[in-house]
Amino acid sequence: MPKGLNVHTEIGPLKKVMLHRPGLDMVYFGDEDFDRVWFHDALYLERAQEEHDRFAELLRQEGAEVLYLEDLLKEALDADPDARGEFTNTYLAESRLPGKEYAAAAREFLDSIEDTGEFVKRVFRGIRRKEVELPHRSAHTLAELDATKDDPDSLIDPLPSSYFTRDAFAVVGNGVNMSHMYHYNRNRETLLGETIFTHHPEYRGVPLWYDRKSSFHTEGGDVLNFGRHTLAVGLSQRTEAAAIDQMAQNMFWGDEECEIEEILAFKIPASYAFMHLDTVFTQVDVDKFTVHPNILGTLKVYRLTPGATKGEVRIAEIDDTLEHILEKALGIDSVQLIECGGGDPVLAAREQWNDGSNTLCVKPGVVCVYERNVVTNDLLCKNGMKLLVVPSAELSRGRGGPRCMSMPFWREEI
Ligand SMILES: NC(=[NH2+])NCCC[C@H](N)C(=O)O
Repeated sequence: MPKGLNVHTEIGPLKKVMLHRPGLDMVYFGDEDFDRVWFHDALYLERAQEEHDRFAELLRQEGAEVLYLEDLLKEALDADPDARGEFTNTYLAESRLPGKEYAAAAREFLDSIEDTGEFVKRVFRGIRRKEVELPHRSAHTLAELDATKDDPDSLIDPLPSSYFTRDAFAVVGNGVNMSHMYHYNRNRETLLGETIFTHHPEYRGVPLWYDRKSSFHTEGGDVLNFGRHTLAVGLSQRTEAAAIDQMAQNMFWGDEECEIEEILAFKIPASYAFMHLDTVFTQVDVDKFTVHPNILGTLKVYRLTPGATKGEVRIAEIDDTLEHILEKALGIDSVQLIECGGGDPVLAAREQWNDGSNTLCVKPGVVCVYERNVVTNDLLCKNGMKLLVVPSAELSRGRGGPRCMSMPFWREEI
């Protein structure tokens, strides 16, 4: 397998994919911390791991090599003597430590971990206050005294959403759209990706189409590869319009050669249930998509293309049906939309809540789905899809499905 990245579609045979197996990142927070760590349930970890292992196994059986985020980060940090120091500086700067003394204590703790693998596990897991030597009492800060929202036991919060490897960056063509996350606790996940694409021997130096330091937020769940030249991006709770403008500038007019010539911005309602474009809409075959019927009425689509002079981007609203827009974008005669929950509004809402429309296609017509979405799955079968069924009692509670839990690094062309 050649080095680097290659993803031009949502459905080309999957050859390499990055996952993160939930671990201790999932343990050290309670219900009062849900909003702060940005994970809204308490999982039964061992069961979640079994489910995740089954997911990985299904992908391997279909011929995909499974890479783990943890291993890639470790390899990146080991590849360059300066990498770990640089990484620690940014990680601490973004961990919302209340005061210099706490930062110093956390740094001492992290620096004392010799083994890079153990260090990486810590990065995901965070640090409890009682684990470090804290400064004397005069180091108390107003933030601590007024700690109405903060967990007094946590020094560095864990990264429980990191098993949604879809979000912190998105592979587009041979490059990467880094994300700037909607919620600050998830933004450190993008640092893991940036470290891989800066230092990892197989992935360093790939072109970056978006900067994690940009002021506008965007997440990988909103980015769908429709073809070598066409990208779909959700304009959603998680991706701002100005972020899509910057992507267009970078892809059409940036210094790095990018093959994207058209960006379709799909505006979906800004809500938690619909957070990304891939929660309402994923491609399952050359001419089939699964969609959440509730978005069909409200969907607005804009087309961004390069203008005639350097730096110019043309923008037009497309006034057409979703089917026609997709047919044109994919260059095919007809597209079929398979409705989540069979179109019944209540069943659609329930199955959508558990990611019934969030499928991962491993080759045309073969898709990974959550076991629990029985109505949608039945419909996909009736429409000729082969289903790879992932047990989902625990994993689904993080509010993301098979697509959210995976980041393709290499897909064959179709
Ligand atoms: N690509 C996705 N739909 N990811 C789901 C992410 C869910 C996660 N709890 C969050 O709110 O950020």
